[in-house]
Amino acid sequence: MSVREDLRDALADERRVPRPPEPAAMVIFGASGDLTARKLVPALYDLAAARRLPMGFAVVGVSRTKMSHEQFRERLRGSLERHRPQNFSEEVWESFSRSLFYLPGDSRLPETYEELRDFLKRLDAERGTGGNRIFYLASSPSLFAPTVGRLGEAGLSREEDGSYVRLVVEKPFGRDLESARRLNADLLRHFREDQIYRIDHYLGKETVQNILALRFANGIFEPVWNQHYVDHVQITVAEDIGIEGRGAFYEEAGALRDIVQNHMMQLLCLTAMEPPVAFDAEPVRDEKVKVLSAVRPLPEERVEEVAVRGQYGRGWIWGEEVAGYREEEGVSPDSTTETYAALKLYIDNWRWAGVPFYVRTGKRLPKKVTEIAIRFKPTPHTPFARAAGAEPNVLVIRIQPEEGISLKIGAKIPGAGFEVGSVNMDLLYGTAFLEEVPEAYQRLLLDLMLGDATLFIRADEAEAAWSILDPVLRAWSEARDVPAYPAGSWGPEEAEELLRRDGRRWRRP
Ligand SMILES: NC(=O)C1=CN([C@@H]2O[C@H](COP(=O)(O)OP(=O)(O)OC[C@H]3O[C@@H](n4cnc5c(N)ncnc54)[C@H](OP(=O)(O)O)[C@@H]3O)[C@@H](O)[C@H]2O)C=CC1
Ligand SMILES: O=C1O[C@H](COP(=O)(O)O)[C@@H](O)[C@H](O)[C@H]1O
Repeated sequence: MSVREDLRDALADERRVPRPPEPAAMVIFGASGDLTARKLVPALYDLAAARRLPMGFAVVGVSRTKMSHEQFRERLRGSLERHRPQNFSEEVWESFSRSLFYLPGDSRLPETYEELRDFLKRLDAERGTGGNRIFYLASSPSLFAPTVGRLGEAGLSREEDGSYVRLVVEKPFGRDLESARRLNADLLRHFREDQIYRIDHYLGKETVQNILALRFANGIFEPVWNQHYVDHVQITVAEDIGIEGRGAFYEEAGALRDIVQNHMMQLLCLTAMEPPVAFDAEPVRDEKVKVLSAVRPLPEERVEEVAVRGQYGRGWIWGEEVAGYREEEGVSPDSTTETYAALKLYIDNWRWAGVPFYVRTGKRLPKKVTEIAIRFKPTPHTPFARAAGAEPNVLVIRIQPEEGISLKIGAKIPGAGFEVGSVNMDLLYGTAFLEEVPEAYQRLLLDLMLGDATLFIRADEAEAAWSILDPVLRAWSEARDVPAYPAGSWGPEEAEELLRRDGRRWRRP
């Protein structure tokens, strides 16, 4: 191999393996909670196993439960062993666990922050965390603003001597446009926008990022990715699980707030946006905001024409009988919270004029599947007979499971005569590359430490997503009846009708 080739390969490797993050202390508010144990600490552990954490790194957990550092570590070890026994290594844990610390405290009280400030200073001196701080809001959303207020008052949001301070905000980001605006204003009182990382774990999924690669790293899709060729788009986030013991949370949220406002709006943006000039935070987020701003406002007084909701009743999933939503723990017996939502959206811009985007999500549907299906227009004329069930081209981007891409094309059915049927060309993402696919939180936490906000939500983006849904939220808050659907079905009959009116039907993924 020539020196020139050696150099080329070394540069390519450098681009693929990002630079290591700077030393830092990550403070997690809500450290005794579910998210910390199931997602955040396992993701940090995976980064440690992959040697992606800096030498001077520490986690400081904060919540009210009284625990010592050692008890905190034992609790997290138990969770790692329980949830991912195959990934657990005693050696990695031994060194990683030494970077875990715990500080009992109420995040509403100023004294918690005095103790925290002193503790962080000690970590800088003893563990080499370098004065860099990440504050992760993983407690209940009602504590987001008060916690940020206290951080600001304690001077902990201020950056000193070339060090950074970053703030991570979990979902849900508000519960409507007004509360999201208020929350943004509360955060921006103490942190600059470029210090704030609003998280949506869908953006950490490799297959979600792959939407951009598919669209903008291939020349063949872009020319047909518009209203000249696309008949309509269907985005589905279906779950077979119910609310998994989160009744109190879900009663306040519902499908629209829990999934549509964040994950589905992100999928919509990545599918519909214009090519960004660079894969950097501002250009990517500018393009997403343009899509959200171009979504035609939904008419509050005629919401039923464009939006359908539903609530699951008793039914069968994978051969097992399951309870209805109103029978779940923490749910009111006359609850009107939606566990299913479907919308018809238009993006009024040059590329998408007149193309409907149908989006749907639901709990207790027949299977877990997230996909984006681009349905192309039929050919203007066909000289062949079409077999029953033959369809125009459909490009399906499968986000999960069986991650990959499938293109439905017309092909001659073997034999005498000339009849055309539909066949699928499938690419399975998992078999195409040898690399292990990182968990969404692993990717996002690494980007956060590297200061790359491309896969995080900007303030105006969160508000633009809420402003699309606000009319539906208002209309649904007044309606008394929610159409029921049996668990294990594809949702209420009204959702079928939404597409039937347009001469279309939902896919059965
Ligand atoms: N769990 C998940 O899979 C996901 C969660 N999220 C979001 O993450 C956040 C946390 O969710 P989750 O972990 O499930 O919630 P939990 O109810 O499991 O945890 C809440 C945490 O907040 C702490 N807490 C509550 N009040 C205070 C207080 N006054 N001061 C300090 N700590 C307090 C609790 O600890 P203590 O009682 O000891 O004080 C606990 O550690 C929420 O915003 C949620 O929407 C987002 C995506 C997925
Ligand atoms: O944010 C949430 O997402 C999960 C679904 O995430 P996925 O990665 O499993 O697709 C959903 O179950 C939960 O209700 C919601 O809060």
